Amino acid sequence: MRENPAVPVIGVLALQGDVREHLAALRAQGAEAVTVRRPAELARIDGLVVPGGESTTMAKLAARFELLEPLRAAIAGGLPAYGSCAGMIMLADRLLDAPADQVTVGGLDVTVRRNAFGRQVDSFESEVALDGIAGGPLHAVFIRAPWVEEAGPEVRVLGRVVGGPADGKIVAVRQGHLVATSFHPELTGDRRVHALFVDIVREHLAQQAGAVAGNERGKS
Ligand SMILES: NC(=O)CC[C@H](N)C(=O)O
Repeated sequence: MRENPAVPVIGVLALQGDVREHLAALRAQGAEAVTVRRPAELARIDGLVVPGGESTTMAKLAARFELLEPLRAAIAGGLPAYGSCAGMIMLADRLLDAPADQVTVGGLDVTVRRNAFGRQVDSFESEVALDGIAGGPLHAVFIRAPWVEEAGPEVRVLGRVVGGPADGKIVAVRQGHLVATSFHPELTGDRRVHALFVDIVREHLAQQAGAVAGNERGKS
């Protein structure tokens, strides 16, 4: 439990990928941002970011560092998490176009297709409007990005590609305390996705504090 829910502690899974950029973006939103490499480090965080990078490598390292089960347990236990690009893949329950032995942390009831945009458009930029984020579309940077092929009934679609060959493809989702984007907001100066995630973490902390206060009252 945090003493000051106004300053949540948010971990960035630091096995591989663009960790530094997420740390900076989270700090800019008033969070205390720390790296996570060991299971014990999960105990002190209020939220987790899984960065972009290479999900096959990240998954192998997570298994080797004995982080997979602790991550699954933390997320099943309600730890808010945000995944960008490879992070979206890591949070997905099901994968397409992945090696047969690629494991994920899971939690999001989605089927995610890796490298979905194809070779010609390995990397591209586009404006994407996100449901729940005010102030106009975000400038989204896609790098060998996945998309969400299928989303379960509890999943809220936050954003889709507009125009071009991938028109209508789902690139941002939320399911309760879990958020994922196909693109990399940590690589642009636009901090609105990180702000949304820090808000989710703050709300979660406030709810926990309320539940603890309720329990204390129940005891007396
Ligand atoms: N920029 C990224 O995170 C790319 C994701 C990568 N293509 C993967 O499958 O993990």
